[in-house]
Amino acid sequence: MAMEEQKRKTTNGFHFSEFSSKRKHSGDPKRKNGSTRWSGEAGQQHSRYKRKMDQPQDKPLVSFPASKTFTPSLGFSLNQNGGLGLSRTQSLHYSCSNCLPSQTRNEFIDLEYYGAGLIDILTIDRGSVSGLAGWMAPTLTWTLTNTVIPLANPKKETLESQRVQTAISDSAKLSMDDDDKMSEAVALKKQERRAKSILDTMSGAVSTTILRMANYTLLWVLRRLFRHFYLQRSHVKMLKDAQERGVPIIFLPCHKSHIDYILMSIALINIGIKVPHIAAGDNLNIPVFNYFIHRLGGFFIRRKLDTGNKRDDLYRECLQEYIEQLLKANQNIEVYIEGSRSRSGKPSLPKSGILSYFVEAVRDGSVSDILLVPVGVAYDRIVERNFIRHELMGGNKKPENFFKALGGIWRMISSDIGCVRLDFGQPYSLQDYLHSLYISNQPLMSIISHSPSSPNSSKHSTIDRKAVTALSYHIVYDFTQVSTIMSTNIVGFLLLTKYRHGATIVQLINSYKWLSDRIAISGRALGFSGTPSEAVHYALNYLSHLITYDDSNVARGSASVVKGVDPELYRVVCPKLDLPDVFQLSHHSNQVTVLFMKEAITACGLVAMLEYERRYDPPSKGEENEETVQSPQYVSQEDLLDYAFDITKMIGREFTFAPPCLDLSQVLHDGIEGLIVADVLKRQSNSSIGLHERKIYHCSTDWSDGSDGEEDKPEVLLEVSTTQQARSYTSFLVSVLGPFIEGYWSVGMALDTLWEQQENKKQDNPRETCFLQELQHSMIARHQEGQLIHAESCSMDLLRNGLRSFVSLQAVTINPDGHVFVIDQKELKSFTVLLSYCKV
Ligand SMILES: CCCCCCCCCCCCCCCC(=O)SCCNC(=O)CCNC(=O)[C@H](O)C(C)(C)COP(=O)(O)OP(=O)(O)OC[C@H]1O[C@@H](n2cnc3c(N)ncnc32)[C@H](O)[C@@H]1OP(=O)(O)O
Repeated sequence: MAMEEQKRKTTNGFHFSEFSSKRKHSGDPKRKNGSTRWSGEAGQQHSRYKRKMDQPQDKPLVSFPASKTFTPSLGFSLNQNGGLGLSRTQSLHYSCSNCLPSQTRNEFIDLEYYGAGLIDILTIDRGSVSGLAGWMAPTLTWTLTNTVIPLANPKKETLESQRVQTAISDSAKLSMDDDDKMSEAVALKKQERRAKSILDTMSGAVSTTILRMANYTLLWVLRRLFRHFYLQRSHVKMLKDAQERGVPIIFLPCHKSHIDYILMSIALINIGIKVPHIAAGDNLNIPVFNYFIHRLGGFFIRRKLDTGNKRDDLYRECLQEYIEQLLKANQNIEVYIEGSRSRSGKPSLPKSGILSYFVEAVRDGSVSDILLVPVGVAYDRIVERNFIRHELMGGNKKPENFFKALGGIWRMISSDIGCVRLDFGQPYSLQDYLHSLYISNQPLMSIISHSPSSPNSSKHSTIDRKAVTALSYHIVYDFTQVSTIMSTNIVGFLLLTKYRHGATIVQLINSYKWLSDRIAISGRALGFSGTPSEAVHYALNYLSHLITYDDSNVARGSASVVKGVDPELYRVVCPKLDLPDVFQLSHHSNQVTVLFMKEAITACGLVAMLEYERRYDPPSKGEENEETVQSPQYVSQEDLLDYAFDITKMIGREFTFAPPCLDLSQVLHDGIEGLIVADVLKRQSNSSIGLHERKIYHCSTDWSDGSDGEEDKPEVLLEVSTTQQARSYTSFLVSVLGPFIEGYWSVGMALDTLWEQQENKKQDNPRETCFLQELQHSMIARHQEGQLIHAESCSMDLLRNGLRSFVSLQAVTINPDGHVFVIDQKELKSFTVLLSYCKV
C-alpha cells in the first residue's frame, strides 16, 4: 500500500504528444515521460500505463470518412477481352467534415451526374466521324482552343518583380561580404545574370501547336499501351464547375509513373479543362525532352532548393514569384507533392515547399482563392517495373538521359498495361481550408512531424508551418481515398496476406467477393465490374509473371475438386515470394493494405499485449488449473489503445490512413470498433464481471493521481474471443502489417548492435546509406537461409522508413555528415521489443 501511495505521489500527468493523448505513467524513475518501457528482461519493468483520452466521452468516436456519397455499379463497358471491363461506377466525392465548412463540401456535388458512367478518354467523342478525320476532329477543333490560355511573359514579370529584385540585391550584398574586392555594380550584375539563368531553366512558354501534336501522338501511343483509360463522367462535370469559379485550380495527383502527367494533361485537354503547368524535377531537364516539356506546360524546379549546404534564397524567391505569376494569370498548376514516383505503391511522405507558396499567395491576397484537387491514378499493372526492382534492392537511382528515356518509352509502348483510371477528388477552396483550420484550431495528428523552419530561414514567419504540413498530409490522404482499387491490387493483396502458401482459384474468387464488399463499404472505388470469377482471372493474367501454378491438386483428383466444376478452378496459385519479384506483388497489395490499417494496428496491439502478459505475467501456480486456462480473457480498452498508439508511432507513417485533422485516439477507437464488429473483441461492462474471474490485462487505476476524478469513469473491458474464426482474422490482420513489423524490427536489432559498437568504440559509426545497405545484405542472406517470414521486409524503402522512424522517436540521430548514432538505447530497445511481440 505504501508503495502504491509512493507511486501516486511520483506520478505526473503529462502530454504524450501535443495534440493527441495524455498519459500517466507508473512513476518508475527509469521511465521517461511519454515513453513506454518494453524491457526485454522478464519482470524487470512493467510497461502498463494508464492512458486518458483528451476527447470528451460524448463526442462521436469516429467522424470520418465524411461527406461521401457513393453509387455502386451503374455504368458498364466492355473491353477487348469480351466483357471484362473496368466499369463499376462509383462516384466518390470526398471531403473532410473536420476541416472544411459544409458549403465547400457540397458545392460541386451534382447528383444528376452521379453514376452516369465512365468515359474512356481513348475513344472520347469520336462520334460518327471515322478514320483519320475522326482522330483529328476533336484534336483540332474545340479541345485546344479552350484549354490553353497563353501566358503574357511570366519570366519577364518574375524577373522584374519586387520580390526577385530584393533577393538580387540581398544576394549581391552577401557576395560582396564574401569577396571584399567586388564592387556593388559587379555583384548586382552577377546576381541579375544568375536570376535570369534560373528563370531560363525554369520557365517555358506553352505552345498550342506542340500540345496539339502531342495530344494526337500520345493518344495513339496510349491506345497501344492501355485497354481503357477511364474518367468518371461526374468528375468531368465537377471540374467544369470548378473552372467556372475563375480561380486557379491546383491538381495534386499521386505519383506512380512517368505516365501520370501525360495522362493528366491528355485527360484535361480532352475534357476541355485548362491544361496545367506542371512542376517537373530538374532531373528531367535532358536535351530535346526539355524543349518539349517546356512547351507542354512543364516548368523545372530543383528537387532540393539549396545546393550542398549553401542556402539559395535567390532561387527560392524566383520559384515562389514564378508560381505567383502563374496564379495571378489564372493558370492551373499540377504538383506531385510526393516529390518522386512511389517505389512501393503506397504514397511517400509529402513535401510542403510548393504548397507553402500557394498558401502564402492566398494569405497575402495575391490571389483571391485557389481550388485544390487531389487526383488518384490507378493502373492494372506496374508501369516501370525495372526501376522498382532495382531501387528496392538497394540500387542507386540512375540519372535520366535521352537514350534511357527513349528506351523507357519504347519498352512501355511494347507492353500491355491493362486499364488505367484517373479519379478526381472534390475541389476544395484553400481559403476555406485555412479559415476553418485557424478558426477551429484543429489538432494535427501527432504522428506527423513537420519540419521546423531552418535557423537561417528569414521567411514564412507568417505561415503556420504545421498548417501547411497538415494540408500536405491531407492531400495525400485525399488522393489515397479517391484512388480506385484495381482487381490486380486485390488479388496481389490476398496472395501476400491470406494465401502466402497458395490458394485455389475458387478460394481466391470467394475471398475476392469478401474483399470487394469491404472496399465498397469503405467508400473506395473498385476498378472492375465483372463477376468475381472474371475479375480474378483478369487479375491473374496481369500478374502471371509474379505467380506460379501448382496443378498437382487437379492431377491427383483431390477430394476437394468438385465433380462437374471446371477443374481449372482447383489449380493452386502460389505467389512468387522471392526477391525482387515479391516487391512487385507488394506494390499491388499496398493499395489495399491502407484499408485495414486501423484494425491491423489494433490487432497488433492486442497480440503484443497478450504476448507481454504471457511472458511476464503468467498465471500463478495455484491459478493454473484447467478452468483458468479456458476462462475468457479481458483487456482494458485504454491499455489496448496505448499499445496501438505506440505501434502507430512506430509504423504509422508508412500509410496516411487518416486525415491529419483527426485525433489519433479517435482513429484507433475506430480500429477497436472494427475488431468488435469482426467479433474478435466484445465490449463488457465492468460490473458484469466478477473481479475473481477476470484475467484482465490492464493497468492498475492506483497509478492514477486521482486529481481529475478519472477513476470515477467506468473502465471499459474487452473480452478477447477465442474462437477459431476470431483467431484467424486476427492473424490475417497481423499479417497485413507483417512485412513492416519485421522490417522495422530488423532495423531496431541492427541499431542495437550499432549501439554496442558505439559503446565499445570499436569503429566509426556508419553513414546512413552504408548502414542500410549492410542491413539489407544481411536480411537478404537471412531470407535465403529461410529465416525471414516476409521477403518484402528487405525493401530498401521500408528499411529507410524504419530508420527514420527511430530518428523521429529520438532514439537515433543522423548527424549532418550522414553518420548514424544511437542516442537513447532504452527507447530503441523498448520499441524493438514491442515490435518483436507483434511478430509472434
Ligand atoms: C497533350 C499532351 C500532354 C503531355 C504532357 C507532358 C507534360 C510534360 C511535363 C513534365 C512534367 C514532369 C513532372 C514530373 C514529376 C516530378 O518531377 S516530381 C519532382 C518535382 N516536384 C516536386 O518535388 C514537388 C514537391 N516538392 C516540394 O514542394 C519541395 O518542397 C521543393 C520545392 C522541391 C523543395 O524541397 P527542399 O529543397 O527539400 O526544401 P523543403 O524542406 O521542402 O523547404 C523549402 C522551403 O519551402 C517552404 N516550406 C517547406 N515546408 C514548409 C511548411 N511546412 N510550411 C511552410 N513553408 C514550408 C519553406 O520556405 C522552405 O524553406 P526554409 O524554411 O528552409 O527557408
